[in-house]
Amino acid sequence: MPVEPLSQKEIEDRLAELPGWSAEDDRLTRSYRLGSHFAATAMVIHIAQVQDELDHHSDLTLGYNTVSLSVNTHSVGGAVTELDFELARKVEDLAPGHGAH
Ligand SMILES: C[C@H](O)[C@H](O)[C@H]1CNC2=NC(N)=NC(=O)C2=N1
Repeated sequence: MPVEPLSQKEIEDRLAELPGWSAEDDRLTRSYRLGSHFAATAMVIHIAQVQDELDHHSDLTLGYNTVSLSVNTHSVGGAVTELDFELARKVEDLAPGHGAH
């Protein structure tokens, strides 16, 4: 089934399951804080691995002690789809192992 943009209501319903994530300007975003720059770097590598597995890629920013993601789906013209939530869910699941919050 082709991926389609989600409605505002569908986005809000899914965001309720993902504390810390928000939707702004047709993008799903979240920033994480980590214990060190090295820990943040390791999390970026882990996210990159997951993104390649999913073949879905966020704009992924490494800060001093922070990792920030911003994602939408290019193939539908830059809207939020199930693919963005699938990536967000997987990042949420790996975050605790990096001590990210
Ligand atoms: C060919 C490849 O499947 C596409 O270019 C993928 C790769 N990663 C992607 N990432 C995102 N965020 N949106 C896309 O539409 C997308 N498309």
